Amino acid sequence: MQSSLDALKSILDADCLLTDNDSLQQYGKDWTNNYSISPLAIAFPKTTDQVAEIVRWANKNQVALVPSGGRTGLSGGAVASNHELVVAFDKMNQIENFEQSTQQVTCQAGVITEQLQQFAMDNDLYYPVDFASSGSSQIGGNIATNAGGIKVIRYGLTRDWVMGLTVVTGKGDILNLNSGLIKNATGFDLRHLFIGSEGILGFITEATIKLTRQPTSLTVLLLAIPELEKVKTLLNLFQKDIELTAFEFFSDKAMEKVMKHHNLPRPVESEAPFYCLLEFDATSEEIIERALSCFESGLEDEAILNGVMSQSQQQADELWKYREYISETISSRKPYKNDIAVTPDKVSDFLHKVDSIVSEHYPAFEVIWFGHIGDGNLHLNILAPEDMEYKDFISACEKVNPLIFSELQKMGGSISAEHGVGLLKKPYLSYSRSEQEIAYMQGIKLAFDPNNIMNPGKVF
Ligand SMILES: O=C(O)CC[C@@H](O)C(=O)O
Ligand SMILES: [Zn+2]
Repeated sequence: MQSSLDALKSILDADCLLTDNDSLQQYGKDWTNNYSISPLAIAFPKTTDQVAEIVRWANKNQVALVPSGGRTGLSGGAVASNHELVVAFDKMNQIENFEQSTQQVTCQAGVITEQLQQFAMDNDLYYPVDFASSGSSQIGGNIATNAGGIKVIRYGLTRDWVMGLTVVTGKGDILNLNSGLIKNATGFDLRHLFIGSEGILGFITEATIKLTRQPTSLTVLLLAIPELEKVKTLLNLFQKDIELTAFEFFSDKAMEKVMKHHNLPRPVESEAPFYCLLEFDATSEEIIERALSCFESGLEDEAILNGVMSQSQQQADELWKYREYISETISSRKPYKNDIAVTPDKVSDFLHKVDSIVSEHYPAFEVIWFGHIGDGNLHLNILAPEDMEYKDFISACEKVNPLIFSELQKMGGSISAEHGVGLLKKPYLSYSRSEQEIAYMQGIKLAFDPNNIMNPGKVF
């Protein structure tokens, strides 16, 4: 193995191959809990050609490769447990080209989401895909998981912003896919196969991303709501009259924990079982009037207990904290995570079913609900009782999973709305995808990666 690692060194620039234990532990995992970490080494390519050479080296030496971006994944997609070579994109972090006329920017895969957002701002434009981890997550990883986040209701998923990709397939071929074209009717759009493929077909090395006009005055409404059934009423009410840029929710438990952990005041008068956070672009006085009149109607319909509306960008940012801090606030409890989707009309039914399943089987478990309810995407985080062994907790959660996912299957839902399948959800893929579909996906993998080098063991 040493001689093949030496061959790898000759592909990479000096100091771009690490084998020390700290680096192996750091780069061999993402934010997912509970997997053993055991990579062979960490490679830091700087160019697409170097990535292609690494893939050819891996095929020759039968070494599996695991891609590593910002490592903010929550499904174990970037975990290396079996002596894989980790390919980290940290040194491929250049914004390479910007075309004003098309508002398209081409960047390397390791560009951090926030870096792209800032670049857009500097050019009076906007990259709207956003989430709490945007300070660490990389564009390549976002594309490989088709990341969603908090603005999907208005701006769609990462997929909707990708105009072109450069990828290295599992055979070591470099493909330029779509190259920024708006119209291109020349057969399969392979770009879309790579978006959301979690690195199992090949690695994304560059992306051309479309930017858009900046919102002018993002305004936040934080509403206390008496019961989840009212979410449907609120969605109808507000969406009829204004274009929402976000429609999020969280439970009182989530709110309490964030307030305590970050020493924040209660933002709305009354306590309520659930809170909704709505955002819209107040481009005119008239839109604010319309939002206020929706709010009044919500109070009259008893869909809202009370609420608060931001009067400045700073206040809007303050209100977002109650939602955006949840994941980080509970992370020290190592929650068991589910990231599920149903159509928005089924959300409250589904949530109540899951609550009763968990409380029937494990009454001592604490359930924290939050998520992108306007998209039907719920984050179900289960916390272990303080006195329970972690491994017993995980196996209890795994026992309850089939019950939850059977309900989800009946509703035609998804076991992973935006976090991907990775290792964590792999055992449950058949609740969302038929056997035939999985077989077709396996066939596609074989075409791009015949030697099963690229992120093997993930997804299926
Ligand atoms: O931690 C989670 O379960 C969700 C993380 C992220 O997708 C969010 O929406 O905050
Ligand atoms: Zn989310």
